[in-house]
Order: sequence, then structure tokens, then C-alpha cells
Amino acid sequence: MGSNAKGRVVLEVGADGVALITIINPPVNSLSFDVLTGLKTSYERALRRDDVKAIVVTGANGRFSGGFDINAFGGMQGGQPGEYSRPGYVSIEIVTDTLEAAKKPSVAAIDGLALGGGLEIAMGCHARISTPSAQLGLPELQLGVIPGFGGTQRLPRLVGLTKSLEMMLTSKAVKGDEAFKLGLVDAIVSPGELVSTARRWALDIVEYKKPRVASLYKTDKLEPLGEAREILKFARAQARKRAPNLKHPLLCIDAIEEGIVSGPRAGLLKEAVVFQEALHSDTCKSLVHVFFSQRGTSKVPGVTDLGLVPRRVKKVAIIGGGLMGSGIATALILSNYPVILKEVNEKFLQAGIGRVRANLQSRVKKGNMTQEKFEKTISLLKGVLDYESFKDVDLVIEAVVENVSLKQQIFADLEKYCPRHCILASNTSTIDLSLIGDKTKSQDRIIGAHFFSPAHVMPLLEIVRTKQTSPQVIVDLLDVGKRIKKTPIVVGNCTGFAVNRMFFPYTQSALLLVERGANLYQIDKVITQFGMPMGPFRLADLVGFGVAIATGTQFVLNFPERTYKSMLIPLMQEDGRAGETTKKGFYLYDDKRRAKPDPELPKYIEKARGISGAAIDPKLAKLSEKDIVEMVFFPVVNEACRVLAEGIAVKSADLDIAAVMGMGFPPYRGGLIFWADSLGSKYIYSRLDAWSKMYGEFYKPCAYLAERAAKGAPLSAPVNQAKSRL
Ligand SMILES: C[C@H](O)CC(=O)SCCNC(=O)CCNC(=O)[C@H](O)C(C)(C)COP(=O)(O)OP(=O)(O)OC[C@H]1O[C@@H](n2cnc3c(N)ncnc32)[C@H](O)[C@@H]1OP(=O)(O)O
Repeated sequence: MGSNAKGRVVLEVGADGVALITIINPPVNSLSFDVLTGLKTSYERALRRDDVKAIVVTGANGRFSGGFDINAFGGMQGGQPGEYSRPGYVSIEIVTDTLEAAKKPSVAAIDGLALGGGLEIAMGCHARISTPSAQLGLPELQLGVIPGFGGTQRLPRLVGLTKSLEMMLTSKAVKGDEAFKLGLVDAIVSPGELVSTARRWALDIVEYKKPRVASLYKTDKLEPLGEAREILKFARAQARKRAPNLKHPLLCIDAIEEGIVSGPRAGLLKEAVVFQEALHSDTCKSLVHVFFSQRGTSKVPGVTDLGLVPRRVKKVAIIGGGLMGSGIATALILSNYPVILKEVNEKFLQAGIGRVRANLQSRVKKGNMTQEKFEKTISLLKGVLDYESFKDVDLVIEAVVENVSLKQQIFADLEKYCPRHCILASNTSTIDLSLIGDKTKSQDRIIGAHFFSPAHVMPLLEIVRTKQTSPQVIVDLLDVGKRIKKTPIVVGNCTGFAVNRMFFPYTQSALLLVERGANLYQIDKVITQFGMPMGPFRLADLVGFGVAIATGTQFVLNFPERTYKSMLIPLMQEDGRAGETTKKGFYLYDDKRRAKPDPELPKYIEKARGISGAAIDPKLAKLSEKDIVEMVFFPVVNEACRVLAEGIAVKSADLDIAAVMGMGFPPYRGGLIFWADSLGSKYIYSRLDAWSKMYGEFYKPCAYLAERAAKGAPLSAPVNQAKSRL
């Protein structure tokens, strides 16, 4: 019925008269249609049997349930017929009228996770017993839908409106301990005692020793109506402010409000209707694509399908304690890796260690880390000035300045001092990795580990392989990436690799437009409204003009035919502006980092225009918002197509994740290529082609894009699939 999952539900009746219903659907016991049907029929059987007094619901292998089967969304969006597409079938007919209204009480025994539909089933039971570490939450909004199995009605009634709104709108789960304090669960026990306690609890309800609570009709936690309305009004205002392009958070609040104002049954009906609206939205399709794509980045054909087992990395060394090196060290010690930080002299070493301490301290200040944990974590870091202690490291990450001969020397030293199995990684963002390893015989264990700044915060890790890098080394680094909670993408070796390379036209197209008369601040405003965290000019200020010029130069040198050579940033730099650090860039900054437009800017633009010879184009001076978005992003899409055509990225979904996690491309648009495909390759080609005739090579569509447009094929289709559409 749309889902291929082979889930099942098992019913076992014990001598105590308790029916144990177990959800079995590895790996997370998701609620596929098979499982939901199994749950309903198991309940019906248990209710019919005379030897059953009460019911306990649990999940196999220490996981209650990860929620509704996300694989089934596609079928439902496609309008698949059947009872499951009937609004309210699960929330009303199964959870409310079968589970909650049953004469025999049921208790949920929760371990591991109870998320989304999983928690909603548990809330339909008459009591919940959990382990302290279980994760309980309603994260549906992160998938573009809303809780659809009654969660919008039951959670507020169990934990109060304010807390339930926070849990749903942030998609954050709470641990069993906290869930107990909130009243979401009734008792906390160890995993070993979970099912037996739940059985006893269920029998106690039968014997009137414990209350039988139907959470749908609880009112004691709900705020008085007037207060509730104020809370909902505030939540709506916050949701609009935080995510102006998203509708589903507002739909979720609508469903909650209906239940509070008109009663829970009306609330369930409203939830059923708006769930369908959210499910069919582009936002949901995009976010589900991001969900699966993110999990797909660590599946690399020809590497992760070889049956290789990652080797344990027990000790890591980092060379260079600058901004990147200290950030990487922080990320590693936070995940319990012992780290050696090497610098060239005591002064630099202390500065590097100081940065790591500061990174951790900021967590302590924000209340995200205890002082005790801070001491334990920082004790994993050891500073050194030589290679003496490198003899037992399993991984080295070099993070020194971008200087080829310096890196070559370092890698030659590493080959001498590190054990033969040690992985030799570089955090370079621009230099050819084969060049870095040129003076070694260890090309098979040289790999790029490109972190994004700040490395202990940004979620992406670009793993760069050369033709010689061994699959084992890639598998090892993927494992380290997972352990330090990064999303890895594995890419090939080229200037800028995948992320920086596909995004270099982001600033360049904006510069081209400004030199031809477009308003700089309007570009940033429109791009921010589109959903980027900041526009190209605000980003250049943040990155700093020094870095912007250094990386820009690499692209000018390597791709001269398609780079736009503007002198605007160098001219401003010459005049003492370096971006946010000097409080002057494209914007002026106050002490609180607030940016405001600078009236002096036209003078630099005029000068840059004089050098490039660009003429003001009246059309560009009054571009629509749609045109601005397309003129800035279509060149980015064009470069991404080249990255795909050259095989630098394995699949387009990896570039979607790279765009979302490396550049802040809005996830609710599904990532760069997913968004581009929603507009169509033909359309993008035709626009780029027209601009290239007016504004030059910078806009010229690449061969991959031209070919896809000619065939009417999506940019995301693998090469063979695109051909077969002919
Ligand atoms: C009507 C209802 O209200 C609607 C809903 O319930 S919508 C669903 C709500 N649930 C969620 O949003 C939870 C989504 N899942 C997660 O957050 C995480 O997967 C998790 C916390 C459950 C587990 O995380 P982790 O252990 O790191 O494993 P992770 O790699 O993410 O997932 C393991 C596998 O389970 C799959 N999976 C996880 N949750 C799933 C779900 N709800 N449906 C289908 N597949 C799921 C993943 O795709 C992955 O598959 P793969 O191995 O083939 O790549």
C-alpha cells in the first residue's frame, strides 16, 4: 500500500492475563500500513479473548517506534486509494475508538524512542512507562507535516499547552526523565523491568489500584481558555517570524486551537483535514527528500557496499591550532576522541588550546555543559610541539594555512612519524590533494576532511577522495564523521571540491548585477526572504574580504572562462575595509554586530564599474524578486551541474544536502537541485542562455544542463535514466 516495509505486530497472551502487543519493523519499528493494520487487528483479538484482562504495547529490540513510515508519504501524496487515505482513519478509528475507548486498559512500555506516530499511539494508551533515556517527541514538523494520529490534541492535555507547543514547533524530543516530570509518562524504570512493570500497571488499572486515564479528555493541564488563546496567538506570531515561508506550523497551531476551543473530537477532525493539506504541500515533499538524502550521503557506491568494516580510530592528531584546527579539535573531544594538537611554538599552541577552551566555555555559559563535563572533555586534549607522540595516532588532520610547500613538508613528516595504518587527512578547502601528497608514497591513505567554520558547530563534513584514496580509508573517515555527529558527503578532488565550487557563483552573480545597476541591499533582502540565512554581500562581510579574495582568485585561475572578475571587493579592501571584523564592509556594523547599509558604497561600485567597463542596464536596476533569485541561483545550479557531470559528486541528492548544510540553502525547498528540478531544466537553460547573450560567458549553460533541457530530463536523474527519457 505504498510502503515496501514488511512490518508486523505480534500478540502474546501471558498467564497473568496481559496481552503483550509488540511492534516489529526494523530498524526503528516505524508504523507502516502493515504495522498499523496489525496493531488494530491485535487489539481487536485481545479485546475479544476472554483470557485477556489488559494490554501492554511495546516495540521490539529496545525501540518503541520511530513514528509513521515516512516511505509511505509518497504513495499517499500520489492519491493512493484505500482506508489509510481516509482522513482520521488512524487517529479516530484506530487510536481513539479502538485503543483509547477499549474496555480493557492498555499501557505503553517505552524504550529507545517514541517519536511522531509512535508517541501518539503511546498517548492513546491509558498509562505510559518509560526508561530514563528513551526519547519521546512529536518531530513531524521537521518533515513538513503535523502530528496526525491525535498528537495535536493529546500532548497539550498531558503536558500543558506551552510545553506541547514548544515540543511540536521545535520538533525536539524529551528524555524519559523529563517526560516523567512533565506528566507525559507515569513511571520511569530500567529497561530490564520495563515490560514487567507495564504488565503490573495494566493489571492495577483493572483492579482500580491505578487510574485509567483517557488523555484525550484530560483538562487539568490545560490553561484557562483566555490564557490559552493568548499563548496560541504568541506562538503564531513567533512561527510567522521564525519561518515566514512555512505554513505547516500555523496549520499545527490551528488544529491545537480547534481542540481547545471546540473540544477534542472536533480537534481530531481538524487535525485530520490539515494533516492532509500539509502532506500534499511542496514543503513536505522537500523536507522528506532532505530526510532521506541526508541518510543517503553515507551510502557510496563502490565504497560502502564492499563489506568493509570501519577500523576503530582511538587517537587523533591535529596540526595547526588556528580557527579551523581548534574547531575540529573541539568537535573531536566533544565526542570523546583523545586529541593531540600540534603547533610550531608555545605561543601558537597556547592560543590554539585557548580557542578550544573558549569553544567549550561558551557551552558552559549557555548551560549546555556542566563544569565537570568541561574538565573531563578538555582533559582529552594534549598540546605538543613535535611529532614525538604521533607514533600511535590513527588519524591526523592537517589544518595549517593554505600553502602547498608547507603542506607537502608536513605530509612527508607525517609519513615518517605516524604508523603505517594512520589516515592522513587535510582540511584544505582549495589545494589539490594529490599535490599535497606529492612527496610521499602514501597516496592511498591521503584524504580530504573539509570542515566548515565553525567546525564544532557546522554539521557538514566534506570527505574528499583522490583517485588513489583507498575505500577502507573513506569508510574509516565516514565512521569518524558519524561519531562526531557530522553529515558527510563524499566528493572527488577538484578546485573548491563540491561545496565551495558550486557556490562560488553565488557572490559573483550578485557582483555582476550590482555593477550593472542592481541594488545591492535589495539583492541581500530578496535572497534572505527566499530563505538563505544571509544574502551574498552580508555573507562576504562575514567570511571577510581576505578569504573572499583568496578563494575567488582560485576560481578565476581555474575557471577563467566563467568567472566574473569584479574589482569591487579588492577596491574596498584597499580602502581598509575587510568586512565584519573591521566593522566596515558592504555594511556598517555596530558593537552588537547589527548591520546597516553604508551610504558610501556607490562610490566603490562606480569605481569597480569603471574598471570592468560594465554599463548600467536599466532592466537590471528594476529586477523583480523572482528575477533576482533566479539570476543569483541559476549560475549556482549551472556549476552544480558541472560538478555532477564531472563525477565530483556521486549523486545530486548529495549536493542538495551540501547546499542545505554547507550554505544554509532552505531545507524546505529540498536543496539546490531538487529546487531546480521543481522549476524544470528547460526553463533554467532558457533563462541562462538568454542572459549569457546579454551579459557574457558567466551565464553560459553547461553541456550537462543543455543536454538535460533538450531531453526534458530532470537534473537529478542519473545519467542512464536521463538518456532513457529520449
Ligand atoms: C501521522 C504521524 O504523526 C506522522 C509521523 O509519525 S511522521 C514520522 C515522525 N518520526 C520522525 O520524524 C522520526 C524520523 N527518524 C529519526 O529522526 C531518526 O531516524 C531516528 C531518531 C528515529 C533514528 O536515528 P538513527 O538511529 O540515527 O538512525 P537513522 O539513520 O536516522 O535511521 C535508521 C533508518 O531508519 C529509517 N527511518 C527512521 N525513521 C523512519 C520512519 N519514521 N519511517 C521510515 N523509515 C525511518 C531511516 O531512513 C534509516 O534508513 P536507512 O538505514 O535505510 O538509511
